[in-house]
Amino acid sequence: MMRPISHSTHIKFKLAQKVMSVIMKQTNAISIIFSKAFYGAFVAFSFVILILYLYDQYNSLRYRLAKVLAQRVGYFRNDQGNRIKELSLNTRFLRFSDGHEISKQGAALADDEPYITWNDGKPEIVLSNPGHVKDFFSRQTQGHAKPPHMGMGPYFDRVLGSSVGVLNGDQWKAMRKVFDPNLSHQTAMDFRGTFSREVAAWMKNLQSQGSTAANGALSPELVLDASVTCRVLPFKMVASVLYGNALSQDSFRELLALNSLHEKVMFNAFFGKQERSRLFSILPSQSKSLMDGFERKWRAFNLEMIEKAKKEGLPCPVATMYPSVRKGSVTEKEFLHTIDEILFANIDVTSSVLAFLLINLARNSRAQTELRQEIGRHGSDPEAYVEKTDTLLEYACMESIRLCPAAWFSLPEYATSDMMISGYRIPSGTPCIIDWWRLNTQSPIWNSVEVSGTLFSPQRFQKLVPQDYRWSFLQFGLGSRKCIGKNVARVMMKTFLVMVLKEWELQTVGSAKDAEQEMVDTKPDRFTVTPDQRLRFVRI
Ligand code: HEM
Repeated sequence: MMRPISHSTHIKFKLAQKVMSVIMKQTNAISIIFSKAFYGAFVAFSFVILILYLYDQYNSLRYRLAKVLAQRVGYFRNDQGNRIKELSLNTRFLRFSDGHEISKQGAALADDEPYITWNDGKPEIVLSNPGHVKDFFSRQTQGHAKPPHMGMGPYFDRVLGSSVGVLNGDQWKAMRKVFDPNLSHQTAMDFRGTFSREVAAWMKNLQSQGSTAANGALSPELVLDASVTCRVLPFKMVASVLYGNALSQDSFRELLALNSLHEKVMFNAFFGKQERSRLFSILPSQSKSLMDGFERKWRAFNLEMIEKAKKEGLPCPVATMYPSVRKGSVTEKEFLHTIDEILFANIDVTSSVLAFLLINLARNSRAQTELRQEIGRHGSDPEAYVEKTDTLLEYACMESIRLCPAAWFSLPEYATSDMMISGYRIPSGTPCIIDWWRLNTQSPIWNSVEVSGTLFSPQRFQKLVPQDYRWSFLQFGLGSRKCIGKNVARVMMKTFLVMVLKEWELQTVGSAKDAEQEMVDTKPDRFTVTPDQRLRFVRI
């Protein structure tokens, strides 16, 4: 039998029903509001995506249209009305991964004339001989500037877009004023002792990589990949120049970890397809979180080093330069991007340059023997020897960079006035890049009856004065934008060579034995020209 519902239970039931209906009504209202808000947000988000997508498309269309219009009014043509040749390829990635191939295609297409190549949607002019280079950098061409983010897109912009190599005008001058004194010739010479210690430690470590004989004796020879072997050494040397005595073993380990992160970021910046899009750069993605992580850690690392140097009274150039940020002459972002450029972005350049030095000497045993003999003759005053500029040592460094440049093509630069290049009218603002290998090897100054431009022959510099190769040699930069680290690089290279050649004889391993062979194999996944070559180090 059912129990009758009591009055109080009935009231409770009614009350609960009321509460439930109020809750339901409110929930309904909330869900309507929520779904409307959600819908609104969705529409707004889609709209932003559409605008950004159209903006990306517009940018590439705009440049193509601008080029066609410019041609109509006589630009990109010579006096006879002939159009400049066009390599109808987007070489945005290929110039790094297959630069030598692109160089050959350009030569086949345009022979000795400048030509257009495409950097995503933008036309760029490729210069390849001393005449083009002179026309571009001569006084008639007024100001010069670097394009925003070097034409590499928004992802690159976040990592290096405010570095000294990308800045222009007063910002560039302010940054050079801060960094130049800390990278002067004298500073570089003062670091010679540190560099010697680092090379000595590196050589000791090399030995530990080689097999030891059963009796524990050191192995008389080692076989190593040149670019892998030379990777960390220049990084350590440049880090010492930047952080001075504040650089402990622990902080260097931190830098190495940051460098691994930076390598991934740089890979995305140079080779990432989506990373070129402004749209992609704001959406959550793996590469964005990599970048966010790197930015955060890089800033924290530098602030910690500055704080440590201050607290412990340690000489540390980065800490000495940092007040320029507080005074406002440079921004914190510019400062951090510039240290990044000097340290991380440069590791590929400097390590390849050291590796090529070893390879070129290994491939040319006569040059190696002569240089070793010269080193022997200067044993009593190594400092004076490194400082001298009329030595085989100096010429070997120059010759190696000439023959094996750090990149296949230089980074873009444009003139702020119209130019005539090899008779072609080029509008102001058009980025120009130099085919680095062709300029450095094919110019008539490098090719004589006795010696060709593709042969490693340091002695060729004995007969030349700098004026002779002013427009034929891209080493540390042409025009006003010169390498900020050229003094450090020179002392580093020379100290390295002197110490290595005293202890080891270098030989190539594998096929690249022919000294006249154009170029050793290179690794395609780097933005610099990175040799893919093993070497045999034979103890002297
Ligand atoms: C032997 C190795 C090196 C070579 C062949 C080299 C080559 C160059 C070249 C050709 C440029 C001019 C790029 C342009 O057209 O804008 C340049 C710029 C630069 N280099 Fe080097 N470099 C070397 C080592 C170094 C080192 C060791 C450092 C740092 C200590 C460094 C830091 C820079 C910076 C920051 C710039 C931009 C300068 C500016 O635009 O004001 N480089 N380098």
